[in-house]
Amino acid sequence: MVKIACIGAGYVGGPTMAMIAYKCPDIRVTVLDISSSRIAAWNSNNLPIYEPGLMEIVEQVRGKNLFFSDQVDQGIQEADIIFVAVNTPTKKLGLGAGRAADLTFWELAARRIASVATTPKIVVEKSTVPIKTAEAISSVLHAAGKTSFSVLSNPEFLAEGTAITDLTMPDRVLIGGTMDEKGIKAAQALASVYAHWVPRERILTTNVWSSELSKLVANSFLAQRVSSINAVSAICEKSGADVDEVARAVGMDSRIGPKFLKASVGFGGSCFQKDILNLVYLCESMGLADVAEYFHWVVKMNDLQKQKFVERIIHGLFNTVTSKKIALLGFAFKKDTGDTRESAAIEICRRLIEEKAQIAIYDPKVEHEQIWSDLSSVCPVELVEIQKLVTICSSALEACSNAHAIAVATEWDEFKMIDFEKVYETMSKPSFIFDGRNVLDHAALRKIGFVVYAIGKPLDPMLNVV
Ligand SMILES: NC(=O)C1=CN([C@@H]2O[C@H](COP(=O)(O)OP(=O)(O)OC[C@H]3O[C@@H](n4cnc5c(N)ncnc54)[C@H](O)[C@@H]3O)[C@@H](O)[C@H]2O)C=CC1
Ligand SMILES: O=C(O)[C@H]1O[C@H](OP(=O)(O)OP(=O)(O)OC[C@H]2O[C@@H](n3ccc(=O)[nH]c3=O)[C@H](O)[C@@H]2O)[C@H](O)[C@@H](O)[C@@H]1O
Repeated sequence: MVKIACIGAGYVGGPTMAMIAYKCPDIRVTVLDISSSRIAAWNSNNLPIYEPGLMEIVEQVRGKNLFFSDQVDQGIQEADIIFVAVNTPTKKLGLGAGRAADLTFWELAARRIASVATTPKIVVEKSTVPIKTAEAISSVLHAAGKTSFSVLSNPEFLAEGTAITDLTMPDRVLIGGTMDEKGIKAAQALASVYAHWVPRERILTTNVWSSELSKLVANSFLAQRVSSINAVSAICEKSGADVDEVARAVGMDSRIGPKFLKASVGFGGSCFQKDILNLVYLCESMGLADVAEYFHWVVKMNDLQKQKFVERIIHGLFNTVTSKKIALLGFAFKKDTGDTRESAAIEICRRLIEEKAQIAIYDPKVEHEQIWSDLSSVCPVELVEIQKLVTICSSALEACSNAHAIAVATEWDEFKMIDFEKVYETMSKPSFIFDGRNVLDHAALRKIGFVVYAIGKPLDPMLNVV
């Protein structure tokens, strides 16, 4: 029986390994993590991440051919193929701070493999890493005498909220390896795992560097589309055009396509910004300053989009939000996840806290502790001070009642079902809605009496002052 281990039981390691175990009953899969509490959660009925459909799959295979363990060394020793899906955040300090990827966790994992493995392994780079990481890891392994080990790049393209569908029917599986006999054999072994359910023509093999670069480029292109449509939303607001109509008309061109053209308060998530900055750093270190600047604008546009949204709220509420109650609907970076990493909601709150607004937050999936931790990390005041201004509510109605304004930061479907007539009765007048996701029925809201701001849509007269 082939044995697979995965170092890193996070948003990627957990779901990808669950899918491999589910689709390959003949393979034994063990997911490893240094965090014992995370492993305990994976072994419980309260998984550490929320992902639609994940629990159902885990329940079918956990204890049969899927195992979660904090015994990292033992897991490494037993496996034939070792995926590494540890976090690779943006460096906070030192050379390349604010741009380069922090590869500390990756290198620690690789060194652990080098020191405890006793039989040949195929090491699979699942985390998103800069080009040449596989080469560096090979050097670490070879220096430890592990010359028979192979290192492959196999970036992950799943999106949170749709991970199970993405893993079940991936657009492609990308495997990068060295073009020598050992590399080709390793790539074939990994391809045969995916071939249990992915059509062969969707399994691409490339050289290692193309594979590593493709992941950064894919995320940069996706984010670039969001920043492009957000840039267009600013033109729409000035001109009276409607961004959804423009996106539809443009997206019907088969060369452009309709996806990733939804204007928003700004993209979030743990990877878009991180991976673009990583690409920017790579370009700069290669002396490609102009290429770096080109990609950097994708992130700068996104920062501006978040700022513009908050400023709309402040200007709309007659240039002061001090002591006004603002209901913030949604805290996750997108719907169907409890993940808040780089969520636009965090920046919105930071600015509103600075203005001393009273914020009432509601999100159906984000843990309260996570919200407090996110706000503490961006506000330069003690948590008790933040808690004087922010409350976390257990329903949208509770958050909205008696508010001066409602701001939508995440496109949760349940927000479309809110009884806005009932909400309106309780709110201060004029009552404002700032729809940062364009998910609400704006015509119906205006009929009730709301002053509505929607991204990239013609402005209500009361808001058309800036
Ligand atoms: N979150 C996502 O949707 C996607 C993430 N990626 C990439 O996948 C990688 C992982 O991302 P996430 O799963 O979101 O991260 P995460 O932070 O959710 O999980 C990483 C896990 O690795 C563990 N870990 C770190 N060092 C370790 C070590 N030496 N030994 C054992 N465990 C260790 C941590 O405790 C943590 O549980 C990143 O490079 C990311 O860019 C790629 C595609 C999608
Ligand atoms: O490397 C990663 O981590 C992953 O990053 C993204 O996945 P994810 O961040 O989970 O979610 P997306 O659906 O891409 O959304 C990212 C952000 O862009 C926003 N977005 C997306 C699409 C759109 O049209 N408009 C828009 O504002 C979303 O609301 C969200 O805040 C990519 O879609 C995945 O392919 C990739 O594997």
